[in-house]
Amino acid sequence: MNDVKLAVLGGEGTGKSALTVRFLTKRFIGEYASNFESIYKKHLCLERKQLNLEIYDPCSQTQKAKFSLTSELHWADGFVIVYDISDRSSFAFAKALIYRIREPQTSHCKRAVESAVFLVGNKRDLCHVREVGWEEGQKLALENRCQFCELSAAEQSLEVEMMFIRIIKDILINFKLKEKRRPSGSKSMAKLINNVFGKRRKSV
Ligand SMILES: Nc1nc2c(ncn2[C@@H]2O[C@H](COP(=O)(O)OP(=O)(O)OP(=O)(O)O)[C@@H](O)[C@H]2O)c(=O)[nH]1
Repeated sequence: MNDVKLAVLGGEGTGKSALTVRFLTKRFIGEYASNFESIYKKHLCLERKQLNLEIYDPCSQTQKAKFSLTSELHWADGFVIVYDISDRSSFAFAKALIYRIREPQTSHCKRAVESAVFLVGNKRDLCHVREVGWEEGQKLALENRCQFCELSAAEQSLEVEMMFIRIIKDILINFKLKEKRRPSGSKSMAKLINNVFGKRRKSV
């Protein structure tokens, strides 16, 4: 059984809860409690693998205070970074979050493999009042090795589901890469035994 931990981050009111709730329940409620953080749990079967998925949806007020993201970076296997296409300041916030996640210091000391990141331009149904171009989102994502899409939590249930499934698949690929890079337990134990006893035998 794989445990997959996903953090949904972004500026205030960008639709983090709407996206998460849409994925988990296929519903769009419209108003979501925003004064507390939540960890949602879901059991999933993906590519014949059983998964325990945890999705962290922070409270925006505390998120601002904790901009260092230290605990999220330790906890999460992947990140969905959300901005609102009708709010330029939320795009600047998303950019800062991505830079923080991709900081060489952060990615090198804590991770053997770079975290999976999905940049999401939400509220696509509001494109008549758009402030952030599709190309800008795409460029930011490309430059920082992230996946990217624009969608509407309000109107596009399937797209929301596909986005979550894609990042979960990326996380599973990263798990495999980490496994490959780590010397297997039995091999390294054999090496150790060989080093200790093999050498001694020779000297006797
Ligand atoms: N038009 C439109 N409104 C949306 C969409 N997604 C979310 N909203 C609205 O945006 C507002 C904020 O949504 P939330 O899901 O609470 O956003 P949040 O990022 O979790 O908010 P905080 O936790 O307060 O930062 C709510 O009024 C939602 O109904 C969308 O795709 N289109």
